[in-house]
Amino acid sequence: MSPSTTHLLRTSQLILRPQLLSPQRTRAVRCFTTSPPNASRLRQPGEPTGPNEPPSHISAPRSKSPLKVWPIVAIFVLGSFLFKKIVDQQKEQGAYKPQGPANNRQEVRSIKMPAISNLGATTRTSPLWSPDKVTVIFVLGGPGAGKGTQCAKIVSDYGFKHLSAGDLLREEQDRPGSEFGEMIKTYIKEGTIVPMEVTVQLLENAMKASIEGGNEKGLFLIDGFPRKLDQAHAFERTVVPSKFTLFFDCSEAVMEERLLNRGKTSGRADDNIESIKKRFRTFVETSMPVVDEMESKGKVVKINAERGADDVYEDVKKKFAERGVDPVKLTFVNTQNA
Ligand SMILES: Nc1ncnc2c1ncn2[C@@H]1O[C@H](COP(=O)(O)OP(=O)(O)OP(=O)(O)O)[C@@H](O)[C@H]1O
Ligand SMILES: O=c1ccn([C@@H]2O[C@H](COP(=O)(O)O)[C@@H](O)[C@H]2O)c(=O)[nH]1
Repeated sequence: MSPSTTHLLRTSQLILRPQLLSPQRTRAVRCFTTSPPNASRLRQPGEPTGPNEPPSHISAPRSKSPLKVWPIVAIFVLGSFLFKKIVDQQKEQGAYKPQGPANNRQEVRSIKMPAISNLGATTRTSPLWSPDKVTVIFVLGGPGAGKGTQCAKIVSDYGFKHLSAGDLLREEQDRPGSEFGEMIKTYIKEGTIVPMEVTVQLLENAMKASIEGGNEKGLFLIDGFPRKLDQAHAFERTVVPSKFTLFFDCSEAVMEERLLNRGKTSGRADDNIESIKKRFRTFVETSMPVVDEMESKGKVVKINAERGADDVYEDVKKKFAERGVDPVKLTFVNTQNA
């Protein structure tokens, strides 16, 4: 029995001890429990209740019927147990606060949320890396603006490691045994933003692996991130401050056409008109404030993304040069005379 149960038992026994009841009530209890049905006269106060009982003024008898106490004790114990269970359950669910457009919240809430608050990256108080050692360029733009297409070109000329937040989330979603898989799946289908603890942790893990695997210069293009202000703040506070944000500006009509085209072969669960509309809305409501904040700090490089992919890339190279980002110098080794 737990200490709290013992305490409850003691408390309820104390409350029910006859000497603590009102005199009127005490008398009624005694009469009911001790008087034989054929008693010829009423007992006098203090008179022993039976041949083996002491007079009541010598010591107060405990309730003679434990059956009367136990149901109350049992209700107390059961009640406390149920109350504790409900509180624990609410605590577990309360660690997570669903976000995103109101019309998506109902569905997102119905999923059991894993204990994402246990993820460590976003709890640090200072950045893991200095911007002198690790260079991060965020790549933003609406869905289908051409971020991935441009990142592939930049990687081959500039030696950056390309990390797509969406790809990392899809990978985690498909990883057997992932406690976040179901949650990520719903967010992606609804076009809403996965809680930043998960995404920042995935990015940090991928960056560490890349640096350990030979990306000694620590050059990263982080594509499709940060999609929300809390992500931007958490990443820059705990991982590394970004150099700037490359923003691909494109109209919804053009992006929609591109995405529907891509949807014919991509196999992505969100390349359909319903998800595309939701993603557009999330982009305007949630991601544009990130671009606006970065712009207010002079950290946005804006590119018109409505032209052909090669023309867009020419602009990227020009703007990179203006920001002091140079292509990697390829060294050709003559192997003929070696
Ligand atoms: N400048 C362009 N002109 C025409 N088509 C393009 C251009 N850039 C990319 N595309 C095509 O548009 C589609 C979306 O491009 P991409 O995957 O690069 O966009 P994204 O911004 O990374 O999208 P998402 O955010 O959904 O991942 C692809 O099919 C791609 O081939
Ligand atoms: O930081 C992020 C990035 C992405 N998501 C979710 O993934 C999908 C797909 O992202 P793409 O960049 O288009 O591949 C996006 O709609 C979000 O649902 C995210 O939650 N957080």
